[in-house]
Amino acid sequence: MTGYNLLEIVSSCIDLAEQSGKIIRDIFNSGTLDIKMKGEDDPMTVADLKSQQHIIAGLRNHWPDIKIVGEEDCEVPPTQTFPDRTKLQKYSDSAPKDYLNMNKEDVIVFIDPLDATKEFTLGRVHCVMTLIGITYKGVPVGGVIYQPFVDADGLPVPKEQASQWVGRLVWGIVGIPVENLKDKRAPEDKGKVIIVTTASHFNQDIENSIQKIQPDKVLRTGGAGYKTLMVIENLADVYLFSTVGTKLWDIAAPHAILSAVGGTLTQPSGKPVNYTDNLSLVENKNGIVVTIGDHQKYINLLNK
Ligand SMILES: Nc1ncnc2c1ncn2[C@@H]1O[C@H](COP(=O)(O)OS(=O)(=O)O)[C@@H](OP(=O)(O)O)[C@H]1O
Ligand SMILES: [Mg+2]
Ligand SMILES: [Mg+2]
Ligand SMILES: [Mg+2]
Repeated sequence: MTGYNLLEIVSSCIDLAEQSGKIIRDIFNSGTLDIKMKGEDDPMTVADLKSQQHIIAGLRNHWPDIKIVGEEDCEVPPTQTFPDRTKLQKYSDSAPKDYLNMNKEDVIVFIDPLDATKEFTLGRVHCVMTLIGITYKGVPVGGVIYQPFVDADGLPVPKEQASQWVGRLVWGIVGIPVENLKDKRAPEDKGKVIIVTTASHFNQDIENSIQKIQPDKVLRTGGAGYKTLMVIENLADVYLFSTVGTKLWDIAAPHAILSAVGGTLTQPSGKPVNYTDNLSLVENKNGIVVTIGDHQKYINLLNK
């Protein structure tokens, strides 16, 4: 075989995301985040940097030429980390055959080394995640997310009980059932329409879009990955961010897992997102809409 094997890449990303989660926890516990502002309302910490460097160096040790789009602009010192490529071998017979020998030119790895940085700097760490998404021919096909600051069920744990931060991993490949997910909808919320949107980057565009849907409830929390996971686990019907702000690395990994469980992510117009390594096109300029149920119903409401 001359192409890339998605099972080997996702297996390696599982190792690297877990290791990055430990790096992020250790830096948070050290108390020295070394915050720099990349733009207005757009912080980066030393944890974002170290996490991305670790992931890219590990991937490069196995696949020196693989296309990678990472959020942070940084040098990557070499490491001796050779992540385990064999963890998912047992899916070789059940995985879509196309994904076992992917044309190299058509594969891109999107890395968000630390999603919800603003919340991280404010100590609201439950929504922090490492996100690694793999796209093939412009479509997310594999995703790995790791939550460093939760318990094994993905529940938030306050920093006073930091020893319970064991972390949680979720990985998905389109065509393979996703493990380790739950339907978390509370009984009293059954039948309600719940929207989740940003905690830190709210604006009038988002408010106007929410009004078009007339939900029963609006939740606000940090992180594109965390909000998409809330939709995946049925804590919300719609993740709405109908404005510029998120980038392809924020959504590639959770989008792959969402697709694997039958959910949908598009632009608010209903048009698909095109995953590209052209850096002038990495912004989701028109925003995103993420659903687990009747996607078209919400697109119609947003565009009436
Ligand atoms: N206005 C604006 N400016 C810069 N960046 C923005 C903006 N809105 C959303 N984002 C990006 O979307 C990611 C999730 O944003 P959220 O608002 O949900 O969360 S958070 O504020 O970062 O906690 C978050 O990803 P990370 O940078 O990985 O934290 C932000 O990059
Ligand atoms: Mg950022
Ligand atoms: Mg992000
Ligand atoms: Mg980030």
